[in-house]
Amino acid sequence: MTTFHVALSGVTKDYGKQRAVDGIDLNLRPGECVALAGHNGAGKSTLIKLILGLIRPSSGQVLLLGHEASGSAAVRMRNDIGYLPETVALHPSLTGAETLAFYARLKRQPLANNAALLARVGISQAAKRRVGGYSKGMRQRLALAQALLGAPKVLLFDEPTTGLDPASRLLFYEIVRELRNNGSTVLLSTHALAELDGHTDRIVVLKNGSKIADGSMSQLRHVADLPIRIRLRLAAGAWAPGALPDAWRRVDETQFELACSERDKVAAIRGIGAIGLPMDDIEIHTPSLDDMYAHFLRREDV
Ligand SMILES: Nc1ncnc2c1ncn2[C@@H]1O[C@H](COP(=O)(O)OP(=O)(O)OP(=O)(O)O)[C@@H](O)[C@H]1O
Repeated sequence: MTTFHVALSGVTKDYGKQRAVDGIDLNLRPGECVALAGHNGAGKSTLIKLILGLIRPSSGQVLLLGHEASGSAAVRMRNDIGYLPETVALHPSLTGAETLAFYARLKRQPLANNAALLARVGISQAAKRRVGGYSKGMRQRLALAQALLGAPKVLLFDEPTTGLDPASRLLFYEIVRELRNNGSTVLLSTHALAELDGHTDRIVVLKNGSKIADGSMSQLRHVADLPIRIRLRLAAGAWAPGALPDAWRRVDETQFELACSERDKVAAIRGIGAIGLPMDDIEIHTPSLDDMYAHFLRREDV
């Protein structure tokens, strides 16, 4: 019996001649949050639909909680799965509370927990208002509440933070942290890599249906080995030709920049200290997630 909540091996999905997912292996442990990153059409939604059992793989195997995701046993597991689709269709004439009650009945969950769930996603105040009058962020929060019904073991979120304001995004990642702490597995797809920092255990980068990177943020940083930039501001008039090693690029009268690898950073700073030039400031720019993401996608283009 597998210890993974989700296990994909050699999964390929073709839509006619279009290969949407190409030979993916992916294991998700209990309590793990994994982000699926990739450009439009990379195969993220298809992968999520395969895990949900909404579509079958053309080849390979998708196991959800130890059962074939598209098999009959999976139907019995529906209550253990929470799904937030990319586009949320909610009935405009129902109130928030009625909408959640509707989904709770579908999932055969007691209605007694609904008020707490609406409070958890921050829409208690609007629970009695019709969804037609909700903002995009409120609709997304309500859709999140339906995904959380029944404390699922596996949560699949398709671009959950698109269109959310920063406060709603923070709330979302707070809920993700609670889910992880309770042993649930969270898989979320996103274009917004920069907001993931610290919120996920792993990032899987997809390109044209294939996995091109898979690891923790620090592992991906290590593999990408992008240069960091050290920017130095010297006291006015302190610089003279030859005062700094050639590797330092002059930015303006007082500022200089060095691109170096992470492991050479400390030596570079010590070297500057040893020269003894009067410094006003020193800044270190580490590559952003978006820089790293661009690096992985570019690397595959070669
Ligand atoms: N039902 C379908 N029929 C035919 N082709 C499809 C179908 N669904 C997806 N595709 C194709 O499969 C590929 C992967 O699509 P998918 O929706 O999984 O990508 P995605 O990474 O979720 O993209 P986005 O970020 O735009 O949502 C695309 O080329 C898409 O056109």
